[in-house]
Amino acid sequence: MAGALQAERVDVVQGRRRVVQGVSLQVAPGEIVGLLGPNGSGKSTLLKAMLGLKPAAAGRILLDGAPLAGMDRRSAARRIGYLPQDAVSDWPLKVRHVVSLGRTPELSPLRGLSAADLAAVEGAMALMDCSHLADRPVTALSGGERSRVMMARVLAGEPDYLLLDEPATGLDPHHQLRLLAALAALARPPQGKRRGILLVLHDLVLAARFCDRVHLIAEGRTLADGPPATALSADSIERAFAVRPLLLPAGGTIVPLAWEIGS
Ligand SMILES: Nc1ncnc2c1ncn2[C@@H]1O[C@H](COP(=O)(O)OP(=O)(O)OP(=O)(O)O)[C@@H](O)[C@H]1O
Repeated sequence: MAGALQAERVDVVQGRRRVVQGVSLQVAPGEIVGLLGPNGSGKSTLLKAMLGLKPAAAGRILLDGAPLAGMDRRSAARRIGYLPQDAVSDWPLKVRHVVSLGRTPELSPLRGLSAADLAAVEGAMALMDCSHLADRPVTALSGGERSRVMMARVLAGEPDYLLLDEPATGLDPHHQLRLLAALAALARPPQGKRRGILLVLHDLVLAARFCDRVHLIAEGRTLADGPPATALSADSIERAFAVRPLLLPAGGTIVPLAWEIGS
């Protein structure tokens, strides 16, 4: 499909195990797709396959209809931004420097930061609420602050597609909402380029509220794919996670209050 990043019937093998099996998934510009599933279900492995960081043992990855495998790594990296799970920087670099590294695929080795690079870096820091941290060493930040900096680094690259592995984990409720609202604005800006966002989330309520589609996997296989209202039914949640929602009637509707252990 032109204008999408797609996994087509993808298998990935880790050691001797097929940890992703026959998964087909796509994200198009303008969409936020949530990849959900229990621990060890293959979410991170699938993201890595969609970036070309892990080979697909079967199936293929297509970027705008062309196989990713045949593409130059640098141009693919320019188009697909990636936030790994537990992204960290071990060097005591200043926050602004770390975020500017997100422009790396745009920079030639001999060129400094252009006005456009600087604007992208400052814009990304503002979106992730880390402008006030710009001159601090990244190693001296709290866990949530560091996560926001690593997210800003991805945004600074202005990629067409963003693959984000648990970007909301470790953020306080304010910054979780701010992150998801920023992603929604990046996916569908009032004007300018639309972006496709695929993100791993463990928070079902955030997924239901912000994702256009949810792809639910368990043991490496697809359980559901569709709008949150159908993909996150109480039945599919129980099948995937073995929990049931505790429902609370509120203002004429019913909202999940908490989860209890299911079968
Ligand atoms: N390098 C590796 N070598 C062997 N097995 C691996 C490797 N990396 C991951 N696995 C296994 O592959 C399976 C899928 O792992 P993956 O990291 O994709 O899960 P996940 O859905 O992202 O989990 P989580 O929610 O805990 O982050 C797990 O059973 C894991 O133990």
